[in-house]
Amino acid sequence: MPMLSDPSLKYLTYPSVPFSDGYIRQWPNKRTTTSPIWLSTDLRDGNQALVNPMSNATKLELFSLEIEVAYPAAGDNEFQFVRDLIENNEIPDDVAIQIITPARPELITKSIASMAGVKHGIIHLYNAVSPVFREVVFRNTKEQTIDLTINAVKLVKKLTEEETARSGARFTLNYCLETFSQTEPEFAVELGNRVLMEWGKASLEDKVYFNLAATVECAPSNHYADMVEYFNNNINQRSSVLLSIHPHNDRGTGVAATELALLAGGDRVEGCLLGNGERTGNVDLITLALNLYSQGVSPGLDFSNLPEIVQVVCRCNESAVPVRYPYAGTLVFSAFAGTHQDAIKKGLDSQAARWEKVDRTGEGIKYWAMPYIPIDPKDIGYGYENLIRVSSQSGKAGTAYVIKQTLQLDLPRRMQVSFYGVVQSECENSGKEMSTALIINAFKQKYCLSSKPIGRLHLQSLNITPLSPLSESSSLESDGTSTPPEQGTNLIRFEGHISVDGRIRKVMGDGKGVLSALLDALRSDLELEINIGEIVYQHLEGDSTKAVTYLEVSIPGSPASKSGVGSVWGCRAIISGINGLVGDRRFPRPKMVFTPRRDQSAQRSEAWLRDFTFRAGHSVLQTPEHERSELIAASPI
Ligand SMILES: CC(=O)SCCNC(=O)CCNC(=O)[C@H](O)C(C)(C)COP(=O)(O)OP(=O)(O)OC[C@H]1O[C@@H](n2cnc3c(N)ncnc32)[C@H](O)[C@@H]1OP(=O)(O)O
Ligand SMILES: CC(C)C(=O)C(=O)O
Repeated sequence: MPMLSDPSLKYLTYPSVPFSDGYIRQWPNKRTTTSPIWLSTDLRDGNQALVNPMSNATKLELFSLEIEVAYPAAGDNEFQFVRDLIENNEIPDDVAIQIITPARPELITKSIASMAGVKHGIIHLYNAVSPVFREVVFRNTKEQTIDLTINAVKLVKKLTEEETARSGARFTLNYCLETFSQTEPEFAVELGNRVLMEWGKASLEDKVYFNLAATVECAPSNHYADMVEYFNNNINQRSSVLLSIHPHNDRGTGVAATELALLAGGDRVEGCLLGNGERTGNVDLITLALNLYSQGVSPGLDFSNLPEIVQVVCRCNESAVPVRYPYAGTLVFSAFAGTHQDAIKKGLDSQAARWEKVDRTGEGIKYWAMPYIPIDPKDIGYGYENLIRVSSQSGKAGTAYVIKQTLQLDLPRRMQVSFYGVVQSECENSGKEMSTALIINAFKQKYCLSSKPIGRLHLQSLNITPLSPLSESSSLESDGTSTPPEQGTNLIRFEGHISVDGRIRKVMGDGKGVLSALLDALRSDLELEINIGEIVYQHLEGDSTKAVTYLEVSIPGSPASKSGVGSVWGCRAIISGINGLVGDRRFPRPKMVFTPRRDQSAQRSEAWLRDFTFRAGHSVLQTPEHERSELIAASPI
């Protein structure tokens, strides 16, 4: 049958809550500033909904997290589970276990028998009270419903008092108005007041709990909040009463309903981890707790190891968590979309600066303010490694983030744009995400970052000799990763071996600065005329002596340029950029002459390669040949 054009002919709307005229609802103006009392019903409401209910051993695995433990009248296993908990002293002193029973005398008797010897037990007594249940399931009038309830409360009172006399056990009554949210509000209050009267001993220290169940979620969350506020306002002895909220998720708004119901007077929440439970499940305690946490309210529950908790819960429930599930899904802390990634990358950078300032000055707090990421994944056991995942929907910022996270390289904007083009076309061709490993590999390929030759040119070794004393601010470290001596102030000699299309060339050149000297060597020995554009130096994090150079190279007369990246005072960056130029057919291939034009330079290079002497100012750093070669070879950038 198709959907109806007028569904009002089939589905009745929810009734209004009878607040008096002019009544101003309190809950919309409130804020939750403390955590509720939590009752996990995974072992009962969660368990009763499983295709294969848990074995007692599995229940025990979850028990460390739980407290509503069973429906003891359901069968021997359930009964025995409660007995085992009590007899084997599995229940910590500060934990009250709750069991549930329907309002049927023989089942109440069996259920309370299961609790013999408990320290603190909560008897959860339930019967459905809404019109449709009264009429269809019980065929009871309102009065008969009250009688059924009161008789059950009487029996619970009698049996628990007998057990208290026997063992000293303490009992709390949790009376559940099953289907409360579909019940006439005045009738719910009347029933609640009759229960209070019958129990007769509710006090500030020993409260009676009322479970206001949204057994089936049938209306918007504001209606449930109104229902709870009405009950909260009208139930007698409010200070001796605790309101327990038990929402289900049929409309997909169980979390919202709970949050509003807490504003409306709820004190306690009954739910399941990851929202297991009948049909669409009970409200999810993890989402609720972490929603509170994200507002700066401690939930009193520790989910620092959420991935592990998710694994245990899924194993015990034989279920899986959707990838988009709040907090617990595998994709909830990942951004694929370019503009999201850009915002997250900027957010991380600006937050790092803000937090560093707090550390430095001792002023302010390290608050979390991150575009698209409501809580710090690290607080609940995740890292940042999956924050950004790259697909054809990603942009330059996302790719740059992956490079920075993995290689510590903070690419200049123009290089981000240029490398992003590589990633974008790769993703579009494959139609798939590009993993970090693939991105790094593509980056190394594009910029020839390898100790082995990738491009047509490869810097095999080099020797730098200052021909005039170095200025104060310049330094030459033996591994060549420091910032190059200031361009234009020092006369430098560059001598090195460059493999060109697999053949080793010895080159030598002089210039004011290392890069100028290398350009001179390329010009004079390889007939390769190169211009350098924008240059950016970056010290690598955690090691101020290590620097990397980004630069742009072009062929004189051609407007197009290529980016290069590398260390060794920028020499590798020049070779990296040149490989981009000479390897790309769109550019005119520069003329390369492979015969050294200066024979003496070859002899000098051989001599330098023998003793590898670095002269920096007046100090002489001598590095054995094999160590120096290793240093350069081990530094792919
Ligand atoms: C909303 C909830 O989640 S409530 C919890 C639900 N959980 C479960 O049902 C799991 C455990 N249940 C069981 O193992 C079984 O249902 C048992 C052992 C408790 C009872 O089994 P049975 O005696 O065969 O009864 P059955 O399961 O068919 O229940 C239907 C009967 O219970 C009555 N009933 C249902 N709820 C209640 C209640 N809260 N109080 C009193 N009677 C109730 C029904 O009216 C019906 O009575 P009828 O047979 O006179 O028409
Ligand atoms: C019986 C109550 C507690 C229940 O599980 C529900 O209403 O969903």
